[in-house]
Amino acid sequence: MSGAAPFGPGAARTGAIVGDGAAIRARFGLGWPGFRLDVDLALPGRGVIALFGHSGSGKTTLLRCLAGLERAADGYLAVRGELWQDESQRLFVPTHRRPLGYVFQEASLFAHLTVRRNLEFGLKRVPAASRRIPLDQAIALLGIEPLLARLPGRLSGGERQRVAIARALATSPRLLLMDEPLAALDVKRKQEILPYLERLHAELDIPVIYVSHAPEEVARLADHVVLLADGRALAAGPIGEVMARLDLPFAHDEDAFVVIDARVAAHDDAYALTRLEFAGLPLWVPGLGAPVASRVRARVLARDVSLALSERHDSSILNVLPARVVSLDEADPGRTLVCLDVAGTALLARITRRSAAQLGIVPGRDVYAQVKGVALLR
Ligand SMILES: Nc1ncnc2c1ncn2[C@@H]1O[C@H](COP(=O)(O)OP(=O)(O)OP(=O)(O)O)[C@@H](O)[C@H]1O
Repeated sequence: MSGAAPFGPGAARTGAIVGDGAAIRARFGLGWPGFRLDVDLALPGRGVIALFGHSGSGKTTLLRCLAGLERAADGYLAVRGELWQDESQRLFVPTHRRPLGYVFQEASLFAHLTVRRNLEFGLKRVPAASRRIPLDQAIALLGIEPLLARLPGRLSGGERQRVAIARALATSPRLLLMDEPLAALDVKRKQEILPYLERLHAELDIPVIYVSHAPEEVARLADHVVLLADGRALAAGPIGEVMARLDLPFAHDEDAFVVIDARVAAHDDAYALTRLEFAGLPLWVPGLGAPVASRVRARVLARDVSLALSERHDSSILNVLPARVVSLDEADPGRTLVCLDVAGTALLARITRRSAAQLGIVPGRDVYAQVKGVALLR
């Protein structure tokens, strides 16, 4: 996160283990007239890390620094123990020698080569010994077997993007950078491609840095969020925590939500319901096909959570969770935004200011959160 502890003495060269060997450490300062990127990040070395922020906040510039396409004069970058840049030692691994995949908004495939040839072309620069993801696995993961003989001109936008992602994966990157890979697609194509991205997440141990300004994509895919504004990291952390912070813009969005990682605990076939569990608490959702013990991700909108002082048993609301009020935001004259702690998981509730006053909602108060709706994301 921004402002993380300084790096230790960087005596290591490329390939040497630096730091804890599991994380990504990135520090870049660079600018142009009117813009300066200044970040110092400690990111997890696995899962999907979303770079989120308004247009012009510096997301692409940060991605380009990670790729080595921009060189910050004081830059430092270690990816899971491998040093890619350390200007204190004048160390800078050029882009073509970094084991990374880069997927852009629009797939740049060679128009005169079939999909298979495009994939094979991407592999040329990777020595056989470094190929950890067989081409066939990349093809299967993205479901592009039926497209292999086609020319890119005969693919839909979503198919082209799947080919571009498979091409990046087949190079066995140690880091996958994705710059708004779904931005050029319409809603239907986006929906088609998201499950493939989720599969990558579930099946490959490659950290993905994913630029997006679509909260729904971030909610579905990201484990960790870095919120950028004016070239600085305003916040960074697990998605469940960052989305619930009242000092950040997310929580003030009309569609503000939190993300809860849960586990399928049981199915109630008689009522077509499924009981999820998170932090030892039950969360009932409409019956799911997912097997017991599988992991799911749920989204709860702030406006779908109301508060009560007692555990009501005369209500139709299925999910009533014991919670403690952490903080309030009363900037809106009519509505109060409440951040709650539910057994260690953050939840947001948006209630009227009148209700907040009548119930005496103050930080530290024990309440019951009535959750009217839960959407499953994966
Ligand atoms: N090579 C460059 N020379 C000068 N200014 C640049 C250069 N590249 C980017 N900028 C400026 O730096 C700022 C950050 O750009 P960047 O593309 O990183 O933002 P972003 O958050 O990715 O935006 P978007 O969501 O619109 O893609 C912008 O003001 C942009 O105009």
